[in-house]
Amino acid sequence: MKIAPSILSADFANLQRDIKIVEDAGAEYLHLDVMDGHFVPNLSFGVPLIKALRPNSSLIFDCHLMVSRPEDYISPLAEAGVQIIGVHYEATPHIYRMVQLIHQAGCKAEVVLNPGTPISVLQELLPVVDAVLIMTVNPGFGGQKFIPETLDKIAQLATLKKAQGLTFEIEVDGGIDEKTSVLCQARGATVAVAGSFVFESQSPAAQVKLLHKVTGE
Ligand SMILES: O=C(CO)[C@H](O)[C@H](O)COP(=O)(O)O
Ligand SMILES: [Fe+2]
Repeated sequence: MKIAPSILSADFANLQRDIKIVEDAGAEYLHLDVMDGHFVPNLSFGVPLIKALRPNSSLIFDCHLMVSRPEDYISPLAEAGVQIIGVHYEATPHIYRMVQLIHQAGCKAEVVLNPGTPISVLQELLPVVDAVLIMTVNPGFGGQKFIPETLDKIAQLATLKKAQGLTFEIEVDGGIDEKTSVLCQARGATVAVAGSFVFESQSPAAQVKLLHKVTGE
């Protein structure tokens, strides 16, 4: 699997250092959780921070928007150098338009589903998205326990992907560790987001390498 460390659990006073550690350890993406304190009951960081981090890393910046007005963030994120923008299905009545706006901004479009939202809502979107992010915890906070019922959703999505001959990435986010990543991969997930498992450890580099090892890359 591709590994996407989430800086939500990194040392905010030493972000540049922590990002370099996971980049040197072979991570493919950097997962950026933007929260507005409205769509989710927590605040994190926004575009200015992402813009400041961009020149110091070659990682693919993958932004997970947990905000109530995602349309306001798409152009600023693209201008800040983010390559993948993820919008929650639950955050907008106009998810198809969000995908179009993301593509018009020159980025890859990812649709994100909360644990309680079924895969069936993606039917019309699957041919046009570059990635689907399945939340494996409720969004808003790092360090939560993986919800096992989400495994079946990953399998359902992977079945649709195969049946339709599509190539979008299947990302999983929340409670990912050396065990849950393997369970998700077995159902068809291709990208593992991991925050606390990577950064709340003695060696974030060793954790990235361990996730690659157990998921066969
Ligand atoms: O989107 C998120 C929270 O809403 C984070 O990406 C996710 O929770 C990562 O943290 P952890 O790996 O510690 O669960
Ligand atoms: Fe996230």
